[in-house]
Amino acid sequence: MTKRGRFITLEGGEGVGKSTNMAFVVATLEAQGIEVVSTREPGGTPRAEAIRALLLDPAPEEALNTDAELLLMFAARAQHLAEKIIPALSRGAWVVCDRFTDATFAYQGGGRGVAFERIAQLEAFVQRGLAPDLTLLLDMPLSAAQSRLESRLSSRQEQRDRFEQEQGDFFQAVRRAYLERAGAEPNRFALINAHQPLEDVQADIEQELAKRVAAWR
Ligand SMILES: Nc1ncnc2c1ncn2[C@@H]1O[C@H](COP(=O)(O)OP(=O)(O)O)[C@@H](O)[C@H]1O
Ligand SMILES: Cc1cn([C@H]2C[C@H](O)[C@@H](COP(=O)(O)OP(=O)(O)O)O2)c(=O)[nH]c1=O
Repeated sequence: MTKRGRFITLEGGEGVGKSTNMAFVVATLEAQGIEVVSTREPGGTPRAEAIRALLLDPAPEEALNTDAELLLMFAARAQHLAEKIIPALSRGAWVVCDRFTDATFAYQGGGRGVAFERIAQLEAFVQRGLAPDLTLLLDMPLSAAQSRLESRLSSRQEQRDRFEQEQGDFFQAVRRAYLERAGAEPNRFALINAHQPLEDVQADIEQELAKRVAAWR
């Protein structure tokens, strides 16, 4: 693939404001005349969304095996890359994605305890070197993110999905794994303090985008 567009991902734990800030990132880029494809993982295409439903279903009658969960994440990703992300980047559009493979390292690696090397093998197999150009990691203390999530769940009367049913130490491990990855790849990651009023979070995101977009165009 000759990649021409840029690939931006948003990452972070539950309730840190990824969905809220996706729209802001897309609008900021579109205001500069950039064609943007906005998408999410797991999911992003009809078949990948069907895999997402399997992954998030709390189905009490059968646990989901850890390796099956990991492979389904990458199966959804393979479909999403082939049908949506790669075609968009190839024609020069920019792709903004709510979660990508850093979430697999954080949740399946940090949270579930799968060895990072095993995840890296699947990453190489499925992505063949394709990686985000910029990853905005929204980070905040767990307790504050949990209370945001509680109010979102109750206002939309949503059920907790299979991941949202996990306990605090799972999410601490997820957060730690994200922060480790950001520390190891400081050029790709922009660490955003998500524990601020929304306009301050967005000012920080805008600044990070401005720094890179000018250099890329
Ligand atoms: N900076 C912020 N300050 C206060 N509340 C926020 C902020 N950002 C998002 N929220 C609210 O917190 C909840 C979770 O945000 P959301 O974007 O759905 O998070 P995520 O997609 O990361 O789970 C939503 O109700 C949202 O309106
Ligand atoms: C992309 C991805 C998501 N996930 C999990 C994290 C989320 O709990 C769940 C669904 O993602 P998402 O809808 O982004 O969750 P939320 O908006 O509640 O933050 O899938 C993984 O465990 N591994 C992955 O590779």
